[in-house]
Amino acid sequence: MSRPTPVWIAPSVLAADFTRLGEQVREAQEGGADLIHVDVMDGRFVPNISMGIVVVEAIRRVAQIPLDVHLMIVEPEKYLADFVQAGATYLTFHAEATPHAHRAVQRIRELGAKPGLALNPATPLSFLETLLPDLDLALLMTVNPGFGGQKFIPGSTQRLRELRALRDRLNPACLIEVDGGITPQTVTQVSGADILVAGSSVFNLHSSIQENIKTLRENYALTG
Ligand SMILES: O=C(CO)[C@@H](O)[C@H](O)COP(=O)(O)O
Ligand SMILES: [Fe+2]
Repeated sequence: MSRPTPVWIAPSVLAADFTRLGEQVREAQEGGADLIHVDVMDGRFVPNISMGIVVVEAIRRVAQIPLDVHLMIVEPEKYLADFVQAGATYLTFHAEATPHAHRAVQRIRELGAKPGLALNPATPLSFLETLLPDLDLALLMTVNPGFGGQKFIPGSTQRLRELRALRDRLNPACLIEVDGGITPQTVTQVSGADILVAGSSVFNLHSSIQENIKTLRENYALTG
C-alpha cells in the first residue's frame, strides 16, 4: 500500500465548539480533512473524561469521511463492538490499557474495523514488534494523553524515525499517525508521518478551519 499523499489530516474534535459540533465536523470535512479524530477518555487511563459512544454515533451521522476513534480507556476490549457499531473506521487503543492487546487487535478486525495501537511517550517501541503485522495504524503520542492544547515533546522526532524503520521492516502497509501538539510550527518535526492529528491548531486558531488545515499541510510538505 502506498503512503497517503498528501499527508492525511485528522482534526481532533476535542478542540471543537461542542455547542456546534455537527457544523464544525462539516466545516472540517469541507475544509479538506481526511479523517475525523475522536478522543475517548475515561478518567482512569487518563486523568480526564471526554466523550463516548453516543458522540461517535452523532458524528457518524454528519461525517462522510472515516472516523478515527482514539480510545484512552482501560479495558478497551469491553467496548470494541459498541464503538465499531457506532461508526469507528479506525479503532485505536493504548498498549498499556489491556493485558490482551493481540486479542483486542484481532477482535477489532473481526468486527470489520481497522485496528490501531497507541504508544505513550514512555512506551518502548519494541511493544509493537509482535503486533505490527496485524495493525492498520500505529499512533505515536507526541504529548502525554489526556488533554488537548499541550506542547509537542521534542524527543518524538527521533521516536518517529525509529518507528518508521520498524514499520517499513515489519508492515509497510501500516499507517503512522502522530497525535498531540501538532501546530504549523511543530509539523516540521514529524516528517514521514502519514496522518497528522491536530485539535487546537485546527479549531482554535483565529483563521478558518479550512485555512488551518491548508497551513498544516503546506508546512508539512516543506519537510520534504
Ligand atoms: O489524544 C489526544 C490527547 O490525549 C489528542 O488527540 C489531542 O486532542 C490533540 O489536541 P492538540 O494537541 O492538537 O490540541
Ligand atoms: Fe487523540
